[in-house]
Amino acid sequence: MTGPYLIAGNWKMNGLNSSLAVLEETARSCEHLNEEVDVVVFPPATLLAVSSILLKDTRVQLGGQDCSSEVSGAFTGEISASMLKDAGAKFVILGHSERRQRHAESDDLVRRKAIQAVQEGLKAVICIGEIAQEKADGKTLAAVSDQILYSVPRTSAVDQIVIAYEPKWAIGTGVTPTLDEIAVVHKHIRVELLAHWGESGRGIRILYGGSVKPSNATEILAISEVGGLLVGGASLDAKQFSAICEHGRSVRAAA
Ligand SMILES: O=C(CO)COP(=O)(O)O
Repeated sequence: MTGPYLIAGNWKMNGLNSSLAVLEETARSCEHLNEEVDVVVFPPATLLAVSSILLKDTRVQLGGQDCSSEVSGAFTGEISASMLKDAGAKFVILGHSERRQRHAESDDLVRRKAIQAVQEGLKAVICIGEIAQEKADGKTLAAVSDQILYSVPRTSAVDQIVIAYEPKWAIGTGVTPTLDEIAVVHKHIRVELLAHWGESGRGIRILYGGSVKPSNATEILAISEVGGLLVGGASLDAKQFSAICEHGRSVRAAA
């Protein structure tokens, strides 16, 4: 797809005030990027507000790693979409496989969270992807279709929806699908988006995530329906993350 790549760094449950230097270095290294790449980092919620001051007037945008499906009220420990926005977030990750698995988040809950996020003007990065058993059973495409059907709200605000394809078995393992496998799944996701949204489904960005490193970023980004990357471990290292962003710039510039 055309338009800038979205290179996203999910810090997961990592990051203290002492880690803000990583953000500053990332912002410095991304200064030269222009319309080829959009960069967003998802630090823990505790660092959002201070990060937003730090990243003001830089190329690096911010996102939260989750939000509540509720607007406000007696939901101890939860963070609403409006709180994320208030702290400086423009994006939010929803339905990450770690939350689907460890916190038993259902497709329906993810969909309701995404509705809140979109209503607050955030871009919802909705994660989908098969688990190892589904892959072994040849059910990857069916799993992905179901997640699109049940966890992505049918909003007309397609520019606020981003899909991240992250096969669970590829996360943090150093193992990735083959380039052909990524291409097949991304193409399938596009077909599903077109089926549900019509032509406007073409504008929904589809990211790949799972063991992305500087060494494999270029070849993954070159796959036609890959609109960016969701990076975990490598985003904690400013040099690796900015190298991935730089690969995005080169691939786009060469296209
Ligand atoms: O889960 C991920 C990003 O959301 C991917 O994590 P890794 O890049 O560490 O495999």
